[in-house]
Amino acid sequence: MTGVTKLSYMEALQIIRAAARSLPAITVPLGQATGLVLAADVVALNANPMFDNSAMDGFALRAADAAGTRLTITGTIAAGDTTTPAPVRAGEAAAIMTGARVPEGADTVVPVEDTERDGATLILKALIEAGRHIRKAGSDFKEGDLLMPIGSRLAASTIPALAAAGIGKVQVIRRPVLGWISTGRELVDDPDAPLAPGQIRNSSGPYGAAITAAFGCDLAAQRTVGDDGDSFRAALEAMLEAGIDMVVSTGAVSVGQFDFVRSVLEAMGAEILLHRVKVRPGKPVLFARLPDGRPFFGLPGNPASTAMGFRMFVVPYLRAAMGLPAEVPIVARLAAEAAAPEGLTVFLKARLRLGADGVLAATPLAGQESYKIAPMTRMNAWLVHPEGCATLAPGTLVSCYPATPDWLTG
Ligand SMILES: Nc1nc2c(c(=O)[nH]1)N[C@H]1C(S)=C(S)[C@@H](COP(=O)(O)OP(=O)(O)OC[C@H]3O[C@@H](n4cnc5c(N)ncnc54)[C@H](O)[C@@H]3O)O[C@H]1N2
Ligand code: MOO
Repeated sequence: MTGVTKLSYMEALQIIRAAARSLPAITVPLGQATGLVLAADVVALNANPMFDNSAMDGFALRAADAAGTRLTITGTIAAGDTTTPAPVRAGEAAAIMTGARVPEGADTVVPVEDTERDGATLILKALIEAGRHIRKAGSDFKEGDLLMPIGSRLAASTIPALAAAGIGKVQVIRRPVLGWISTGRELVDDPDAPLAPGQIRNSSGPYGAAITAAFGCDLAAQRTVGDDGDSFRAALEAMLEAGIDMVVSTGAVSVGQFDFVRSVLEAMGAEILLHRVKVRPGKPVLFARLPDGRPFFGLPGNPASTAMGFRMFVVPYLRAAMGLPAEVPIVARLAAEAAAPEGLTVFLKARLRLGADGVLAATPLAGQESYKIAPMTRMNAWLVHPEGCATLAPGTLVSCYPATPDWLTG
């Protein structure tokens, strides 16, 4: 690939997803697997419930013993009792607690509220029905049932079923390990250091640490380098040597005299898979395959362009590398007119909120320029203004991508 390209955002995404290298599978304890993607089907090692048990504190008895009958209470069965409870015969009832094993012979549980007790005699106050308040063995899932297929993402809510099924470890796609290089001699990393004229704080470096963590990546190395290709190359080679999966850099990808990222990559023998996409912000974004096949993203330096570049280019790559399908956007109703230049896919800093009618409304925020980051303190989504339409009227349905991960988008 050479020169200036006119790739659309969709074409760029296709290139990125097609180039994604699958990350390896590892086995981890269930407690460490939240947020990760399964690399193998998870099959229940035991049923749930394991045995017929009571859903109520009450009495286990035979439904044929109709209401009004006086029954003999034979004993008490508690959850966790390991000895087999004595069978219940006609005219008998066993006190039973929630979760306790239902004794043989009993076919129903009568809640304690529907009974009266007179010493060892039980009086039933209500009509009773066979099967009531008994949680049958295997009625949630059976041993051997497929609980979660390969490719599913483990959330906190998925853990109880797996833990109940005897799953102590799971095979998952390992977290991506990233390196992050900030370029720019104007950047100061130390938040306490005074700024000399011409210097600015490195705002995208801390963003890199925050956003990679939010997307479940390990940021194994982070460096800031000046505006010379040699320092950049040295930092990049050190990260590759240290075994990271991919490198993200910020700045030095445009057409300035100090924009060396592309030329260094080419000198290293990397294949530039895309450079410049018809998007705003983030137009100068670069994606390359390093000589050993590892991916490299060069995100534009303006801070909002860096944020957009990570969210809309790097995250799709990470999803593909983790075996996840392309992300499905959230659809919201535009709350105010949105204008953007034609011929570009424009990603607008936006705020999503639930309208009074219960429908999600998306408001583009003031301050869309790519150096403006104050609106990012209020944004919770990137709103897509599609290529090929100048103005979107209020009420138009628009696609939005949560600024940080959202399980709704899969
Ligand atoms: N003649 C042209 N100039 C520019 C073009 C163009 O097409 N023709 N594109 C503009 C666009 S769009 C963008 S985006 C920027 C991207 O340029 P670079 O990726 O080369 O970024 P830099 O020049 O290094 O920096 C741009 C800007 O961002 C500030 N910056 C950089 N890194 C950080 C950081 N870690 N924290 C805070 N701020 C950062 C930097 O100081 C610059 O102000 O190029 C335009 N120019
Ligand atoms: O792409 Mo730049 O990010 O428009 O400022």
